[in-house]
Amino acid sequence: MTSAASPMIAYDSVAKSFGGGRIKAIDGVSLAVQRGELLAIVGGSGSGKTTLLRLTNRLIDADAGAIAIDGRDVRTVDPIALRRGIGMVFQNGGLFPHLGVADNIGITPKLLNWSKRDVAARIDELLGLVRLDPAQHRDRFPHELSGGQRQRVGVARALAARPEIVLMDEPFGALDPLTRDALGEDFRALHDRLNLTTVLITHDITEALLLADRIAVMHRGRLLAQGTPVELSRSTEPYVADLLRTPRRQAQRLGALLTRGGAA
Ligand SMILES: Nc1ncnc2c1ncn2[C@@H]1O[C@H](COP(=O)(O)OP(=O)(O)OP(=O)(O)O)[C@@H](O)[C@H]1O
Repeated sequence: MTSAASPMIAYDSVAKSFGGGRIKAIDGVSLAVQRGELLAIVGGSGSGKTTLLRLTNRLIDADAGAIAIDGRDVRTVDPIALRRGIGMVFQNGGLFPHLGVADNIGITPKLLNWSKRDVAARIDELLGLVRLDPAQHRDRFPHELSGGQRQRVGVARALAARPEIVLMDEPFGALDPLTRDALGEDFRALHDRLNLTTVLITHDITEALLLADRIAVMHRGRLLAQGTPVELSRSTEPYVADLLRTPRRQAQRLGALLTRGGAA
């Protein structure tokens, strides 16, 4: 059953431990991601961000609680079918090194038995969507691409079977700041244009503030805070205030510098 009113992804008191219960990776997380929303998950190393994504597409299963996608409990859906409906983007692109760009992008459509012609047309359409010239890029191998180009191909591959949901695990983390910024903005535009629902893990709070509609802050397996950038900026939670201190200070320093420069 799907309903326009239900969130696209709903986590309800989700828990997941490792090491026979010693490591509480996710500790009672409840969170709703609305249709069309871009939600960023921020938090320190080991706070449970990747575990939450892996639970979403059932690479692992929760010990307790429930996750629903479009109103359906993920445990009632075949994991392979579930994953085909969800695009995944990884930090290093996650491309298969022995396959060319076209084959990397066409993997899921081929598995879904699309015709050769439809797959080829989709590959070129996707390359255009992520702003890579199809003629120049479709026959290259991953090692013949820059880091930013690899990530663009990674995004194209994730979108190949027209998923409604995209999960991104530090997708821009390994890129230089300019490329990172450009790719982030391009992805945000794609997200809006294709009406996606996106969950984006990032270590970079500034990136989260600039790209996301809402931000969820994880700390030691728990959801410490969630809200729009403005709501988070008003949080009295010490960890959240700490997180926001650096971008605030940088914005103030830049503002002061540029004002001084302009007045000179
Ligand atoms: N398969 C696993 N087996 C054992 N422990 C695991 C496993 N996966 C994750 N963990 C542990 O669960 C906790 C949360 O890990 P997770 O990868 O979700 O954190 P993260 O917030 O994504 O970290 P990072 O930002 O460093 O990627 C960590 O303590 C991690 O060591």
